[in-house]
Amino acid sequence: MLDGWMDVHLANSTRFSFARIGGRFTFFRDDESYVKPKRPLQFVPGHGTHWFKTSGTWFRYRNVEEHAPSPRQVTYISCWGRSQRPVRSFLNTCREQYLKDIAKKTLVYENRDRSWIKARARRTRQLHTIILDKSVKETWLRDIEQFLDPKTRAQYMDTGPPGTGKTSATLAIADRFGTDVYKLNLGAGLQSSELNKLLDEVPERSLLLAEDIDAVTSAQARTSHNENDPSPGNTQPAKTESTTISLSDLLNLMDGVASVEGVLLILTTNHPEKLDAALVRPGRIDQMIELGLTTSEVNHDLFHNFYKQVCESAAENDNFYNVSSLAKEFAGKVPQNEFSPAEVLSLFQENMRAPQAAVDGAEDWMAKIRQGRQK
Ligand SMILES: Nc1ncnc2c1ncn2[C@@H]1O[C@H](COP(=O)(O)OP(=O)(O)OP(=O)(O)O)[C@@H](O)[C@H]1O
Repeated sequence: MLDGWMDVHLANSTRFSFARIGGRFTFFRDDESYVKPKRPLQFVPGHGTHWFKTSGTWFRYRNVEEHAPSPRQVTYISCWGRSQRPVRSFLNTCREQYLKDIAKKTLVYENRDRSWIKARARRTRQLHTIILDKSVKETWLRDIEQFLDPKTRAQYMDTGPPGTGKTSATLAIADRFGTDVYKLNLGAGLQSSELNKLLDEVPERSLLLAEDIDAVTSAQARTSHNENDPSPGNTQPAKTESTTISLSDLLNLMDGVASVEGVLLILTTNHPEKLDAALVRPGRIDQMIELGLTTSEVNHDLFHNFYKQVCESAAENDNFYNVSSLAKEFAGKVPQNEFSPAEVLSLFQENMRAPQAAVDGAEDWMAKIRQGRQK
């Protein structure tokens, strides 16, 4: 919150600052088309002490690294005089600014060092931009609407190959219900004893997301395999995975979340066939949602959604593209259940403002993807 204000108001006027590559892509436009996206440089105040004046008061801003009890970045803010009032009023201004800035963003928290930290504020993803088969979307939405009732709880499992929208759909749901996302990273040394603490700290009406949960079961399977495998080739230490969480920890987590009202748990996996039956039994998972490869309907809708605006603005300039008939032609060319939405979108991104070229290039694009898979 304070850093946000400083980045905007102070970074360009301090004697020294840090430059970082901005988090957001900016499209620079040349005469004809959009050129490759570039990230802008962002400046933030450097370490040390900076003075600045706002609303008639001089403030001292000190940004230091402290090493005890653990390494962290600490910011001190103070002003001349005996009253705290200017500092409090300044902090309120920063907070108002911050709330305004995040109004159109979804906050994503991640677990690090035994606690949740705000990892990023992502631009909201709206549900209508997630293209799914209508039947899947309707069933899912109807069910998830119940989550609006603060007394309910729900646990979903999104399954599907990479690039079918599991993560994006979760962010869109968070936007739909105005919740923050708590993304639980199950790997990287997370200890089972930390899970309960993390769960306790998830506020009501939040979305808890755990991705790629098949890794948990397979990690455990690997561990037991190693323990029981006396073959000379088995050089893996049997307990390597014991620092990460186990299947029973995951089941405890799910049962724990089930007892917290108003927390929506979404698990994702690319390999539903690898999941332990205990994970997906009724009562633990309320609904399995399959986000599969594209159907004809999805290919059509992806095209329509992507090129609708381009076609409309082309029509204003007397170039006529009929988006509906191009979308139909495209859907007719692409076989069902072979490509992921992310793969289809990669073709459109290569032909950003050229819907006809996307239709004409569909065969070459399919051949390229198929070739890539064979490697
Ligand atoms: N059904 C969809 N509708 C619209 N966009 C989609 C859809 N599926 C994927 N995308 C786009 O494709 C990209 C990858 O999607 P996403 O990360 O959500 O997939 P995923 O299933 O979570 O993949 P992974 O299993 O690799 O994590 C994103 O830019 C997303 O916007």
